[in-house]
Amino acid sequence: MPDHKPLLGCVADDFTGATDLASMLVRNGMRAVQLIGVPGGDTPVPEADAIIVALKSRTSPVAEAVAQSTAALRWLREAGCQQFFFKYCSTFDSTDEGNIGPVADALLRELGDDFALACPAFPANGRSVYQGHLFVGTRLLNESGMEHHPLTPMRDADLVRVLGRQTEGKVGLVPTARVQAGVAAMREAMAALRTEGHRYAIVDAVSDSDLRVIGEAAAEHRLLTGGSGIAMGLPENFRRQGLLPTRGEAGELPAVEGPAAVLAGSCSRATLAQIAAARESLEVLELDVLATPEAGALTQQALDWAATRLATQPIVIAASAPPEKVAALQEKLGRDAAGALVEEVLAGVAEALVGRGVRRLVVAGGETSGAVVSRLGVRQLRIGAEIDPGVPWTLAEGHGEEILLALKSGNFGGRDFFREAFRKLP
Ligand SMILES: Nc1ncnc2c1ncn2[C@@H]1O[C@H](COP(=O)(O)OP(=O)(O)OP(=O)(O)O)[C@@H](O)[C@H]1O
Ligand SMILES: O=C(O)[C@@H](O)C(=O)CO
Repeated sequence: MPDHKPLLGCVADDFTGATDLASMLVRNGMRAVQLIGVPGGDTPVPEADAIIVALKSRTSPVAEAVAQSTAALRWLREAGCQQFFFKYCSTFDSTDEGNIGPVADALLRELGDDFALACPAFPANGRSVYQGHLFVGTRLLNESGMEHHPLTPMRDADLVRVLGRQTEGKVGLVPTARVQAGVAAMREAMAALRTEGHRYAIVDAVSDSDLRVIGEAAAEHRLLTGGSGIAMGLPENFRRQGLLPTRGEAGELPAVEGPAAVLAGSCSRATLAQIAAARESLEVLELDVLATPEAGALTQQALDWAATRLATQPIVIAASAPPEKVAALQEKLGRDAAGALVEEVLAGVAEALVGRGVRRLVVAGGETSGAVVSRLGVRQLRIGAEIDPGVPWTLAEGHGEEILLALKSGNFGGRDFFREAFRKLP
């Protein structure tokens, strides 16, 4: 057993989500380390207060997502963690089959527990939950652009219903009024739902103060499920118990020299706008995947284009496309094959760019980040300062070379994110 024990063990269903959560914990005074993939039995337990295992399980077959998540949880328990967190997307990305419901069910079973809250709210990034309905900015989830997501189109904003379709457990609601009545009222509301036989409580949250109430009310929960927002209040629970010293924000990373690049595979509205903005100040290549649906040719095209530009300035290579183009490619190849083709191309480009000396890399999109980080053979990420809420610079460890990576969730970041990222390098 390790002589230092982590407190919080987290399983994230994608890589950008994992850095988002790690960043939230770091900002609130926990030392956090992100591990890539299910750790093996011989993986040393990092010296950290929180460990986040990043999986690429959001869109994998249900059985695979359940098996990997359960294996990650077992490792985290063995490492000594006391409380557990299942991190999914702040836009609740999933399908009627899963994977949020089945994975949460399996984690509860593994912990011998029968109740967990579910809350994807992240007001700093415009995600709020009101009367169980998820809003992105001022729009309901199903009118936010997420209804066009290439892999997990979200066509229902009622999370009680959405989660209800993914689990045989009963799903209830803790509404805003209960949350805003404070920690004791919220605990009562959750206890009542549990007594009535509910397995999950969707919890409303529209502000950071709601998130802190939720964090405190769940201090004794073995498992929390949600976006990074509800992790905001967790470090304080451990401090209150005397288990966590008061620390300032952690997160100093070394400067790393070398050419810089952005690889974008997210087709979210935010990423599409960021690519458009990047055209004003950076060199941008937009791959036409529909015209050339062939991985080798697209990769070569990107590398030829990059060759003459890389030495002088940050470059942006994007496969991202608006909904009608995504739909056309999916019609041609099938949904999963279309996604896999683009991921293969961007992972191949990343590998070749790093081979050519790139050491500062921004990747847009969770699935895309999963493909890139896995191809680079990165095992662990140290978390640095945030560029925008939920998107920190990180230092990739285990690759051999030091590489700075920023894994941007599709919908996160301001319009000028790509330029800002290189202005805010460690
Ligand atoms: N032109 C395209 N046509 C079809 N699919 C595409 C195209 N470009 C990218 N994709 C696929 O769309 C998916 C986008 O998912 P990804 O998780 O990377 O972004 P996101 O969902 O916006 O980000 P996040 O998960 O961080 O919110 C990937 O599988 C990617 O390969
Ligand atoms: O919660 C979010 O929106 C992000 O951390 C994420 O999971 C994107 O894939």
